[in-house]
Amino acid sequence: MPKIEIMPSILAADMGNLEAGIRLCEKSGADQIHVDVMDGVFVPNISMGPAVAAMADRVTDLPLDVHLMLLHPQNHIEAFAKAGSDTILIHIEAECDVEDTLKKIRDLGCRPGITVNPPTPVDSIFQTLEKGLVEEVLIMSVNPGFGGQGYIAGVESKVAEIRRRYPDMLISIDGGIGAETIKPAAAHGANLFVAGTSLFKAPDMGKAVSDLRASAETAYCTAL
Ligand SMILES: O=C(CO)[C@H](O)[C@H](O)COP(=O)(O)O
Repeated sequence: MPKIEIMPSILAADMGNLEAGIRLCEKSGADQIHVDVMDGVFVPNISMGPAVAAMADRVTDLPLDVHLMLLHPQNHIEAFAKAGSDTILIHIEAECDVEDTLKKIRDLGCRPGITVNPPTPVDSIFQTLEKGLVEEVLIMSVNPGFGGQGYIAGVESKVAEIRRRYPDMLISIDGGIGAETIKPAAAHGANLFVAGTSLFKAPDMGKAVSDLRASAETAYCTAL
C-alpha cells in the first residue's frame, strides 16, 4: 500500500491568523500543507499568492503541495518555486504548454503535478504521464474555486484508472473530503487526501487527521 497522507488545505483556515492555522496542521500530524492558489480567471475566486507560500515555508517544515488554479501558470511557477514549494500542480485545462511547464517545474527543483477538473476526461493527462513528466496526479472532486463544497461522487473512476495504469503514482483527491467521502476515494486508489473544511471545522484537528488517515488505510486495504 502506498503511504496515505493527509494534506490540510489552508484555504479553510482563519485568514486573520494563518500562521496559527499552519502550526495547528503541523501539530495535528498532517503530512503536507496544501496551498490553493486562485487567480479569479481560471476559477471565479482569488485566494493567495507566493508571499503566502513563503510564509508557510517559514513557519513549518512540512512539505508544501501548491495547487495553481491559474489560467497562465507558466508565468508564476518560478515565484512559487522560490517561495519554497515542494510540489507544484498545474491544471491540464490551463492555457499553457503543459508539457513545457511541467518540465520547467522540475528544472526549478520542485515535483511537477497535474490536476484534472471534474468534467475533464482522465485520458487528457495520459500523454504527460507516459512521458514521465508528472509525479503527482490531483483529481478534483469539486469544481475548483471554493472550499466547503460537496464531493462529486463518481470521480473515483478516474482515480482507479490512473492507479491501474500507474501503480506507483502519487494520486491525490481534493474537494469535499471528510469522514465518509474519503472511503470511496481511498478504495479506488487515492493515497493523498486534501481536506479543508472537515479539518479546520473539527473540534480537534489532531483527532480528525488520525481518523481520516485510519479510514483511508482501512478502505485502501479492503479494496485490495
Ligand atoms: O481546491 C480547492 C477548491 O478549489 C480546495 O482545496 C478544496 O475545495 C478543499 O476544500 P474543502 O475540503 O473545504 O472542500
